[in-house]
Formats: sequence, structure tokens, C-alpha cells
Amino acid sequence: MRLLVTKFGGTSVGSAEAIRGLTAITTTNRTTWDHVVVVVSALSGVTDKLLNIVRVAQTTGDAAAVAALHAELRQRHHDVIGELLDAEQAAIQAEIDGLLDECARLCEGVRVLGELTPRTLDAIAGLGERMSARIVAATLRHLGVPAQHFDASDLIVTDDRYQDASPLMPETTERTTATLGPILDQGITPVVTGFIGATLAGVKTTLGRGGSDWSAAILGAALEASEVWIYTDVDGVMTADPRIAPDAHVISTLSYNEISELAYYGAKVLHPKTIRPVVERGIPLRVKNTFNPSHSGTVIVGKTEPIVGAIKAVTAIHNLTMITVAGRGMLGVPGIAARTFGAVAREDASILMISQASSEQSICFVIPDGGAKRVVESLNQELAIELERRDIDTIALEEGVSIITAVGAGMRGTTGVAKRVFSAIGDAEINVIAIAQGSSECAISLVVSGDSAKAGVRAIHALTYRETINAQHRPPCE
Ligand SMILES: Nc1ncnc2c1ncn2[C@@H]1O[C@H](COP(=O)(O)OP(=O)(O)O)[C@@H](O)[C@H]1O
Ligand SMILES: N[C@@H](CC(=O)OP(=O)(O)O)C(=O)O
Repeated sequence: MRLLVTKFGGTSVGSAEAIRGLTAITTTNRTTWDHVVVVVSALSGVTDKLLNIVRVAQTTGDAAAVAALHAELRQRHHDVIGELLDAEQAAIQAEIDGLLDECARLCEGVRVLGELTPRTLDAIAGLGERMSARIVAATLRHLGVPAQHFDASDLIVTDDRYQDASPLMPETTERTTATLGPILDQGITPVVTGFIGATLAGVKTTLGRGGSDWSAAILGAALEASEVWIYTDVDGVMTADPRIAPDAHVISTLSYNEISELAYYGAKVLHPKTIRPVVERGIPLRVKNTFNPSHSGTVIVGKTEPIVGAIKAVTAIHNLTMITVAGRGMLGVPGIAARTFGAVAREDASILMISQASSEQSICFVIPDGGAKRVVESLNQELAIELERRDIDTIALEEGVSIITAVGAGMRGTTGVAKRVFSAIGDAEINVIAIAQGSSECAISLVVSGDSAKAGVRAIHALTYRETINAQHRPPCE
């Protein structure tokens, strides 16, 4: 039994025309696969709008402003429904109104109390997907495709880390197969909300911004899908963000390792956690374009054939802070690194990159901009004795930096990749603040100032064309 899980992102459901495209794609997919599951994000921009409404409610207490923002969202959804539906139009509009009333009630509580809990934030943030899933399922039915919407809060069981929840896979698998199995057997296409889940106690959670890709992979793993296809607004994973490097082109094949590095270091096209559920089961992932569905896109599998040229793609992540802990007295003193990272963890900051001087006289690491000052305060407390004794001279902070990452499994064992990357960066007169290369040897990361990041991406991207490294005879890369 071949089952395909497809996910459509915000732009793919962002207008009546895009939803029509989705339904045409789904109709075709249903002819070539035994079963098809559709996972949808909120209409483009809706999650941001929902988060904005609740923040306005909390910070201004302005009931009229909140009501106006709700009316705007209601109108947008009603307009789309008006264009797409006929017989079910009134019923679906009523369902959307019900969900937006739920939002209004939650916002009113926030407005009156002036307090916004993480739970409330997740209940509101997930409403966009709950609206879009209903619209998409009804549109499929309108076109004669048997379809039914499902809230993933009834399928994906998560921990209670609101805004950043993770699935509990055994419980998720049990619920998903029990609920969707009989539906699929009846030939019905489930249209499932991306982005959301719920705790065992039934409290709604979200999987983190951009998390609908991950939802599709989680459902794919739970249902033992043959493949998971992520439909977006570009032809596949490209050699760079096309908004930064207009000459970027689609990469036909990537390994799980390569896409993990790209996604982790800022390639927005795929949520970094999407790989996790599929990699263990070896389920291929494909990234395709809703607006150009005949393009084969990018396929992501365990091993890829080596390419001529070691660098396959380059990406960047912005708005970061680099913190450096340095001092001659650190040399050979055990435990400084552990205490440094312990202090960072206590502030709940995630470290994107670490680099340590081989002399052990400094450790530097990069974290997102927000919260960096708290991390430095925490480090000052943790390392107070060493600072007092002058074993540590400085705990310095450099805000507004970016990490540029060049990715390609073929760089393993290939001499001179770092040299070419640094030459390209040097030729562009960009100063490298720090470097790191993971043990996978699949990526090289450079820290540069934020205002030189785009030029750095373009300079390294130019290498992906020039590369003529003799990589043809290497074994498949992971
Ligand atoms: N390496 C890359 N390849 C393709 N797209 C990329 C890359 N890096 C960044 N992007 C951006 O990611 C966007 C798609 O991600 P996103 O907007 O989250 O889509 P969706 O709403 O479909 O989930 C593309 O429009 C593109 O601008
Ligand atoms: N709607 C959510 C989840 C998501 O994944 O959206 P998209 O597929 O449009 O990136 C968000 O904006 O974060």
C-alpha cells in the first residue's frame, strides 16, 4: 500500500487560486498513489496576524483595535471561501466565524488581565491552520474529491513545551493510525492541520514557527508513508535563497545530512526538525512547487551520488550574537566549557555554533540576538571567581552577526574546500570573525558581521558554479 503525505505551506493556500492549484495537485496525486494525506499551513501571513492581535490585546488593551483586526481576518477567509465554495459556503463560513469567536474570547481574557500565557499563545497561534484545513477539505469535496478535515491536536501528542513542542511518537502513532487508518481505507483524503498538536491532557501546543513541514514528517512516520512531499513556492531546495542569489538553481538530490545543515543554518524552505521522523525510517522527502507541479523538485534521501564540486549550497542565518569567553588562565583548566554552557542553558538560549581556540584560551559561541545580555549576566555570575582571579579576562559580546554556511557532503575528504571558501570571502573583502566545521565534514560555517552576510552568500554561491573538483569517483555521500 503506497501512501503519500503532502504538505502545502502558507503561500500554497494563500489565495483561492493557490487552493485551486492544491486541489488539482491532490486530484492527480490520488490517481498515482493508493492513499494521499494533505497537511496544510495557515493562509500566508495569518499566523503572524493572529500573534499580532493577541499582542495588541495584551499591550494596548484597545478592544476596538482588536475587533478591527479580527474583522480583517474574518473578511480574508470569507473572501477566499466565497470564491471557492458553493453549497458548503455558509457552513464553512460559520465554522470560520466560530474559530474566530474562540480567538476573540481568548483575546478578551488577555486584554482584561493584561497577561498572556504560553498556553493561550499556542491556542491562538494554531487557529490559522484550523481555518485553512476546513476550507481546503471543503474545496476538495466541492470538486468531487472525498475529503475530511482533522485537527492535529487529535493526532499529534506532544510534550508541554509551548511554542516549541515535540511529538511523543508512540502515542502519536497510535492515535494517528487509529483515526486516519479507517478514513484512508474508505478512500477519503484527510486534510490535517500542520503546526499544531496537543499534550496528553489535551492542551493545544504548537511545534515552533514553520513547523508544518515537521507535522507532515511526523504524520508520514506515524502512517509509515512511502514518501513525504513538501509543496512550497519555489521549484525545490536551491543552491542559495533565490531572494539573495537570483542565479540560484534547484538541487535535484540532497542527503538527509546536507538538508539538515542547510535547514538548521537558515534555509527557510524546510523546517530543520522535518528530517528527524523520516530519517530513521528512510522515508524519502521531496520539495516541490505548488505553482509548477510538473517540476520534479528536490529529493532528499539517505545517500547521494557525489557531485562534481564539493559545495552544493550556501545559506545564512541572521540576527545573532557571538559571545567570547577568553583568558590565559583558562588553559588546561577542566570544567570551564561545561560551566559556560551550563550558564547558557539556564537562560534557555540555543547555541547555533561553537568554536574553541586550540590553545584553549578562548571559547566563542553564537546564540540568537534576543536574550544575549541575560546570557552574559549569567556567565558573569557563573565565572565570577575566574574573572576576579583574572583567569578569565573578558566575556565579550558582539551583536548583529550572521552565520554563513556552505554545505556539501562531497567536501568530506576533498582538499582545499576551506581554502576556496576563504578565498571567495577574502576577495569580497569580508572579515571572518569565527569559523567552525562539524565532524560530519558536510558543512563549513563562518561568522561574519550582519551587514556583510548577503555579499558573503553571493561570493560563496559563485563557487558552486566554478567548482570543478575531482569528486566523481567518491563513494555515495551521507
Ligand atoms: N536554499 C533555499 N532553497 C529554496 N528556497 C529557499 C532557500 N533558502 C531560503 N528559501 C526561501 O524559502 C521560501 C519557502 O519557505 P516558506 O516561505 O516557509 O514556504 P512555505 O510557506 O511554503 O512553508 C522560498 O520562497 C525561498 O525564498
Ligand atoms: N503557519 C505556521 C506554520 C508553518 O509551517 O507555516 P509555513 O508552512 O507557511 O511556513 C507559521 O507561520 O509558522
